[in-house]
Amino acid sequence: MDEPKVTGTKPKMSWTRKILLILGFLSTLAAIALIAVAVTQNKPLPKNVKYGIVLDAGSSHTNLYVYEWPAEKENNTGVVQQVEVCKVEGPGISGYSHATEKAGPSLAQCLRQAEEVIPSKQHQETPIYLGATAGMRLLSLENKSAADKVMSSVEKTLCSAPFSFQGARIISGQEEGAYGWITINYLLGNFKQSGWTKLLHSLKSISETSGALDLGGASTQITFVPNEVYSESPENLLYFRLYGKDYIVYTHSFLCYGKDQALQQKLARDLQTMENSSLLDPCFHQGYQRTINISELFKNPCTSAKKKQFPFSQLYIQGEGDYQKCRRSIQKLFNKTNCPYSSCSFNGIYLPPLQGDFGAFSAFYFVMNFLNLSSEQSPVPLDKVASTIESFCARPWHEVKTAYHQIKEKYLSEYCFSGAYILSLLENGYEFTEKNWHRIHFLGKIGSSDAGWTLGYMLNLTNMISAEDPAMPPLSHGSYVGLMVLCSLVLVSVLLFAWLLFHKPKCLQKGIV
Ligand SMILES: Nc1ccn([C@@H]2O[C@H](COP(=O)(O)OP(=O)(O)OP(=O)(O)O)[C@@H](O)[C@H]2O)c(=O)n1
Ligand SMILES: [Ca+2]
Repeated sequence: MDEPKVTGTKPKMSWTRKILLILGFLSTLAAIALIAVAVTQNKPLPKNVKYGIVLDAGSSHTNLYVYEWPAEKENNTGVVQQVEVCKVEGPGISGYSHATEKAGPSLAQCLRQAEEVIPSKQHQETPIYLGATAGMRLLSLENKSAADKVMSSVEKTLCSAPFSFQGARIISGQEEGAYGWITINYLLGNFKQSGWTKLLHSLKSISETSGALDLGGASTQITFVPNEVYSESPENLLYFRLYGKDYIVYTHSFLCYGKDQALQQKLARDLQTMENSSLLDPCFHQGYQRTINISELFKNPCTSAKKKQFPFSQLYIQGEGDYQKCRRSIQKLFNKTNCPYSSCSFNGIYLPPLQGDFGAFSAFYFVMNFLNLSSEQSPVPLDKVASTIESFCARPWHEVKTAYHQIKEKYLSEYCFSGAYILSLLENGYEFTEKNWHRIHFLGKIGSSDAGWTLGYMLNLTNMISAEDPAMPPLSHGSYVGLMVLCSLVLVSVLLFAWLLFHKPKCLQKGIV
């Protein structure tokens, strides 16, 4: 038998092997290129920030808010945040009814502050809006021409600022309620419907939004998504499509039921039964005194119906510090007798059954926070809330003043009344009970942004809330790149393994097979 000849030359590589080798080499190159492209192409772009300004011209004061957001994520939910708030010195713009030309210039200081926060090259493109609320609604009812002059004055000032002026107007109570609801749900991330969260949300059957309770100086708003669609009072219902989901929202704004106007209403009622000019008021601390001009008290539309002739021109208030008596006198502000619907809050206004959690902000928060009753970590039950306010009201004024000397006297003197008023409004007005009290969350800020209507207003006017779900990639940039790298490595390993397999001596290949 012929032995196979051993020659000095290397065995020639077969064509299959050669092709495999080339293929392996090319695949490795492709994988490297794939990784390089994925990393560079998906690198986050440099931060391109946009700004917007909203002035909240409230009844008691004006606040200027500066918001910022990444330009490339404009339509995503939860990307806008407050970067600055400036409190305008002096009263709210409605307080300038006797010197209307001074309303605009009162905003100048805060406008300068906004100029410092926003880079100057972006001033021109930054939209600025002013919305006036219940103080101006009341002034329009009382003296339309003064209200128009105040609005012209603020418009003139805002036009001369270096920003892009988009309008100054009195917003309706319904808008105020709706934008407050949008703000808190946007900030709480309740509209998030993209990526994997969409799946999680669809598994939750309960309503995912939070109701909004806003207490101002002149009006108060309640807004929430009711359990069922009640069409009894269509003027209280709003229809929204936000981020691909439909919402039917109930809202009502009670003009004259902000905490300052509620106090005025209470005093106007107390005056009806008075024989002399001195009033022993259970809602103020013992030892507290205040003088009120009677003609001023009846000037405003919240009290004018109670106007009559009095044999005195001043009202002298003496504090009594009696919480129970104070609650009884406040209760009279809520007329619960006539309800033309299946259920009402008060004054014959429709209110569907309360549903879900509520975020309570503005004066709801200021007052409850002052009284240490706003903690989320250790929520205070309703009976404890009432007893805390009762003890606070019973403290003599000199003691309260010394203990809280850093707090403005106007605010401090009214926390007893305000605490009692808040409980009356929530318990008697909206009929919150011990059972659902824990669903109210007193909140001032969500993240860095104040809870209030301004953010929702700006999101709407800048078209930043999309009706449809923005097409968001289900994976973050990091996970995407990671996954690409992993797949490429697996691909390379498989090819390498295949190549090794074909490279092995025939006997080994046989062994494996
Ligand atoms: N630390 C604070 C700040 C404000 N207030 C009082 O809280 C009330 C409501 O304030 P705000 O929500 O700012 O009301 P406005 O927006 O001015 O009023 P409206 O929304 O009715 O126009 C006012 O009586 C104000 O005096 C308070 O007690 N303590
Ligand atoms: Ca307000």
